[in-house]
Amino acid sequence: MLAHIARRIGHFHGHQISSAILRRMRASLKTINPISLQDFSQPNPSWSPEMRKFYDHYNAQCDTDTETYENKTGPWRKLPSYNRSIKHATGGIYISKLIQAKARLFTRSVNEQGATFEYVAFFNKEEKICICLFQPGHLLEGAPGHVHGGAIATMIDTVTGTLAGYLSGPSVTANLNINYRSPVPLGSVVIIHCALDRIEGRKTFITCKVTSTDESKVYTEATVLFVSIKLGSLFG
Ligand SMILES: CCCCCCCCCCCCCCCC(=O)SCCNC(=O)CCNC(=O)[C@H](O)C(C)(C)COP(=O)(O)OP(=O)(O)OC[C@H]1O[C@@H](n2cnc3c(N)ncnc32)[C@H](O)[C@@H]1OP(=O)(O)O
Repeated sequence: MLAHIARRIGHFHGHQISSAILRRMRASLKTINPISLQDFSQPNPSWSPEMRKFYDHYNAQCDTDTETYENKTGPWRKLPSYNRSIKHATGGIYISKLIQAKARLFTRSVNEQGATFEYVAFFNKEEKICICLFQPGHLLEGAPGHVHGGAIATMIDTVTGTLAGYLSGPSVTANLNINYRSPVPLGSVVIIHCALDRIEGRKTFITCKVTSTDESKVYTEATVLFVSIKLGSLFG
């Protein structure tokens, strides 16, 4: 078990974490609080039939069965979603000595199912793209009956940030440019399509489009710049 954890904290999406951070993380493994990993992107009763239909569609094309973990041959990988990203890297353990223990990933911080951000993302390594099925809940209202622009920006940042992380390792958003084309109805299901535009040194440029599930309607378009960082810079 400890060997597994040590392997996981040594890498971030396949990128090496600095040895100083690793030493501090390993030292604090002595005082860890194990927390069971809950994948918040698994289907739940708040998901509409449409959300479930598209989840099944992409899940059937995944390279690994999400329940049995058997290898398959599909092009997609379903990305798990935890309420603390550091738990992802450490296999379910967060390091309370290093980082504020009560911190939670913004999009996974409300427990009521269906109230805020219901989403699941799939990554296609070959094509360097990510898609996300997003069902915005009633607590995300902006214009009456429609989703707040900040909530849409949050989801775009989250999914493009996830793609940047998988492609370039630890990165932060440096620039997020959004055009809101049409209001998104609360409770609808939309698809967030993200694709790598280019990588220039530390800079990863991602394009993003939010559409209806049949892709006939474009709700939002965005371009996002991520800059790679040393993970240690976040910890001072
Ligand atoms: C641990 C385990 C995780 C596990 C898995 C997690 C999964 C869970 C998924 C959740 C996913 C959430 C994703 C949220 C992601 C955020 O929301 S991050 C939070 C918001 N962003 C921030 O707080 C960033 C604040 N800004 C900064 O820290 C610094 O300004 C930056 C961006 C690191 C750049 O500073 P720097 O390192 O000193 O670099 P600098 O030399 O200034 O710039 C580097 C290059 O970028 C360019 N650049 C920098 N800023 C800009 C800009 N605004 N516009 C244009 N160009 C720029 C520079 O011109 C330069 O270009 P070149 O000269 O190389 O051509």
